Amino acid sequence: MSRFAHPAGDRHAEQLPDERPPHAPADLNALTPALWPRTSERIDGAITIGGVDVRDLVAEYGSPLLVMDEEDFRSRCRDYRASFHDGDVHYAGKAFLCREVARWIMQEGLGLDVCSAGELAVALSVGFPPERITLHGNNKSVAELERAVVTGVGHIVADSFEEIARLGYLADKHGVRPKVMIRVTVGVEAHTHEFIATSHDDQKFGLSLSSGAAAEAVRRVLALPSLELVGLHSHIGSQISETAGFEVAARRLAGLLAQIKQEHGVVLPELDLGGGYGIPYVDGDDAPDIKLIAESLREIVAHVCASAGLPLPRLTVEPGRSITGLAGITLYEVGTVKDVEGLRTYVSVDGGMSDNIRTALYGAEYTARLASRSSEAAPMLSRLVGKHCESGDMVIRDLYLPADLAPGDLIAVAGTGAYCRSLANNYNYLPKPAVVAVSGGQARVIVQRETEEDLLRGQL
Ligand SMILES: Cc1ncc(COP(=O)(O)O)c(C=O)c1O
Ligand SMILES: N[C@@H](CCCC[NH3+])C(=O)O
Repeated sequence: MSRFAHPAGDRHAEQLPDERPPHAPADLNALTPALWPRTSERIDGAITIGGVDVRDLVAEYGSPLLVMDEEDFRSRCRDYRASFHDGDVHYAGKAFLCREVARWIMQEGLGLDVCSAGELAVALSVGFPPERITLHGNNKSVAELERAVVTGVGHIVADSFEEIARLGYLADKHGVRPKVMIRVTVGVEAHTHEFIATSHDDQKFGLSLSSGAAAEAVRRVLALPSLELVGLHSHIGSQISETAGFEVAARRLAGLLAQIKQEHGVVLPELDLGGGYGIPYVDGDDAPDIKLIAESLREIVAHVCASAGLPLPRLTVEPGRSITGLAGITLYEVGTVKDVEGLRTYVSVDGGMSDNIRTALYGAEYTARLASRSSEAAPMLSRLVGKHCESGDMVIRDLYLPADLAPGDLIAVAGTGAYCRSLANNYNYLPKPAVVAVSGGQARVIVQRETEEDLLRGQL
């Protein structure tokens, strides 16, 4: 069962009488390997990551702090490349992108998905090869499309009829022939939170397969000689743990390839199957096995294409969360520990919904541990909350922490490498935390902590 099976809002409601908080873990110090960065361990009580003690990290760089395990990130890139050895892997930059991450992606031989001029600018600023970049978005501005066309971005995924016309015009204007894909809404009801499901008909992304809009988009692109239609794209949603949705999407997309051959006599060489592969956030979460997914998607597409007399198209996937999510942890310092008698203990930390809005937005769940020391104290039912002026400002709604927790202790929250920094905001004028990369016992800042000066910039 997905952690996001509940419609928006359910988890914001008062706890129902039959909804019990989770059981206390047997060991409050344990770091379940599937949930923590690959290099993390406890040494002399404190958590280390990339060979660096979290206490040293906070002493040097302050708190809150997003710590990225470079080896974890790079090894997941390599896992993907090995599983999709005959296809392409494009990292979805929206999950977390900065210049250094763009360099890691480039060095590991992956492509990159961007969905705005800003994301494109980050990639280009470090010399990312434009031909390995794909531009997405349901409402790309004409300026964004023009920049992509002029820069020679490898693929542009068309999301509407207007965009096809704009692309045709821009390609003529600049005398180039960009490679275009059509974003197809294949009609899969992905089992995830409704805010991050993207392939049922009733939403803003893509062109519907069932209504015939996708087939019409194909006709329109083929009618424009300045555009090169190379394939179809589908992305069914995010944080999906069951593999069936990906398989249905692949089958339907391959089916459309077959229809295109029948109607136009055209064989499109590429299929982009999107991202969305879930990761475990708490004990008991399922996560799809990437190697098995790669095999099953290849098999399904090969089968449909063979029956239609088509060669196997080149497959692309676009994972974001499943590359960067588990590589990151957030360190917070405990400020207050408030016992609300008979209910729970509120543990307030020095960040919150400005550096991680996912709990407030989706009812997301996370795992956290006392990080600066180990403790044998009894488990204490807690709510890990931020410092913002909202009751919904929770980092973790229900968790157990050791009863001897005190101000000044450091808490590590696992699985914050995706969609935390990229969704960060300055609510209550909190500066966004620094991002530090750790590897081989060394740490370095890859994104500086914002300052008050940054917060005041641009104001009269
Ligand atoms: C088009 C597209 N590709 C890839 C992704 C990456 O998704 P995830 O981070 O869940 O792998 C997204 C985000 O959901 C997306 O919209
Ligand atoms: N922001 C979402 C994922 C959105 C995926 C982008 N299409 C999350 O935190 O889970």
